[in-house]
Amino acid sequence: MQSTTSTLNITVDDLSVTYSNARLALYNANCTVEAGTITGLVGPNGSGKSTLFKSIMGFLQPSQGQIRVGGFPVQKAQKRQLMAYVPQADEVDWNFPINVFDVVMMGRYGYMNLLRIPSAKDRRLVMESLERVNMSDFRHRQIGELSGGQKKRAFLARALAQEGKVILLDEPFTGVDVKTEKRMIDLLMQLRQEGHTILVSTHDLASISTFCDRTILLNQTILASGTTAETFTEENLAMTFGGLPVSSLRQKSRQSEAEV
Ligand SMILES: Nc1ncnc2c1ncn2[C@@H]1O[C@H](COP(=O)(O)OP(=O)(O)OP(=O)(O)O)[C@@H](O)[C@H]1O
Repeated sequence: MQSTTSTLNITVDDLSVTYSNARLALYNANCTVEAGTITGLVGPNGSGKSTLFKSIMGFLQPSQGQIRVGGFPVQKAQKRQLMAYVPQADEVDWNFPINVFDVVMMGRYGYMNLLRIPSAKDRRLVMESLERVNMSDFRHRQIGELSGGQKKRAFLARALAQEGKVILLDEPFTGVDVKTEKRMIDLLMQLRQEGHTILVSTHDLASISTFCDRTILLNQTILASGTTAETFTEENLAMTFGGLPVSSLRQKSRQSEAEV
């Protein structure tokens, strides 16, 4: 078992997830997110990326298989505050009357008692996290009054305040301008340097090879996973976005050749 002070990996072992409407969102998924890496999670709409994030966070109960974070089952990893999560924008109630400072303070709740009275350390970490994403000046704003990019940065600050060794980001660059995306990527690279393990889903395929050490390709199951150089290939992308695995297509054509 890994220690909580070192970098942590995520192991996904034969994971299947079925929603209550009987929709099978993921089946027999196997992969490892290596400790201390930035790993890109790539797949088309509806391929199961958010489902995988929510399973790693312990928000969804798998119908089969298991996930471990730093060697711990997800519920134990949650209790130890090992993971921090930046959700997709549409999963947040932007009308909820709360300002940016208090959203980021939510990242500290797991360290507080039931009365949730922030300590000096909690306040300091919230301010530092806001500073890191360049959002200090917006701390008194209601979250609903932020732009798309500012909302993403506020939630990234919440994840930083939580001090999770593993950071999961579900499409953090959607609706973000090029300059802000570049700044966020720089910050992710700093966090990797500081020993965080980062799993990030994105539809911005052009940026993957600029900052992801490793890539996981997903379409209801893991189709390929490994270093970005080996995995993020045209062939693999065609398989992920276009339908059947190239290998199975080859196998099929060999079969039909044999049948002729
Ligand atoms: N709460 C739910 N109840 C039932 N089915 C769901 C639910 N959430 C997602 N699904 C289905 O599970 C599958 C995977 O969805 P998921 O949101 O994980 O995909 P995604 O890769 O994150 O998609 P996108 O790129 O569009 O965000 C889809 O077919 C989706 O319709």
